[in-house]
Amino acid sequence: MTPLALPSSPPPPPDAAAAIEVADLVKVYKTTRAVDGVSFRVPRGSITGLLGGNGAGKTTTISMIMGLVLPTSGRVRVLGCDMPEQRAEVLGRINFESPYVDMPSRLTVRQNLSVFGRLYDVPDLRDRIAELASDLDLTEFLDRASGKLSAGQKTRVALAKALINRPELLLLDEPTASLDPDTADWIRGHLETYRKRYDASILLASHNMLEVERLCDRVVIMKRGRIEDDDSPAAIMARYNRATLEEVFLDVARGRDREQGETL
Ligand SMILES: Nc1ncnc2c1ncn2[C@@H]1O[C@H](COP(=O)(O)OP(=O)(O)OP(=O)(O)O)[C@@H](O)[C@H]1O
Repeated sequence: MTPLALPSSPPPPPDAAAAIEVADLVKVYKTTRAVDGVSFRVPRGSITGLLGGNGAGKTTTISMIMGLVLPTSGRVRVLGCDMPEQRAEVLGRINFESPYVDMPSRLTVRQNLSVFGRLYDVPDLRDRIAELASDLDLTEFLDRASGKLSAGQKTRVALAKALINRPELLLLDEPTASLDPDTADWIRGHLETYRKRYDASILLASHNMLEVERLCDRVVIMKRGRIEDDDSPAAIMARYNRATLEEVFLDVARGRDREQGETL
């Protein structure tokens, strides 16, 4: 089986400073070009935001980065390893969180974290779970069935699951969706602390522009499967002549031109 149709020109040399590099990435689902020739990099130690309207291709891109969805063509390197060929070498060093992926609901929080911890071969797992329970304020419901938690509690458990192996690279798909502002702010603070403490890299898909402005050093904006812009939040806002990323997002979604703010 040939998993990837490589581009005809030789690929550029790997970038050791990149946590993620994608080049000419394409995913076609029957008639839908979900991702249509995307190239970008996530610098090591950065928090990079992946923005775009519904159906822009963010989740498909993240799934290809994790090796869960096979690209139609193009190249993905994660922590210096080619995906999906070297997937086994990187899976233990990365992790993923999405509020849309539920854990087995009848297992308690502790049991779920134990299962994931064993999958990642986490040493001193009991201590690691206790540490996460304390960091993320899970102690009170550690022995409750995961299906009986509130949305905010589930999100904290999902984050604990995502951090259980102390990943070098964390992929987050709308990590604060459906959270109250206080809990969402608390989760953001935790992510910032984690990044600093472990010099981790984070790719964050989000519809919350204030979140992206607060957390992200870089922003990649997708639209209909393509990259619309890729820069620091400040540079992007300057280019669109806007004071907030929310306004930039609306300009991109409604097809307004960068400098002039005119409808195309
Ligand atoms: N398994 C699939 N089979 C067929 N089409 C799919 C599949 N997964 C995604 N798509 C399509 O690919 C496109 C991109 O979807 P994707 O979920 O990547 O977007 P997204 O940017 O994450 O959107 P959202 O913000 O709504 O979560 C959409 O048109 C979607 O309908």
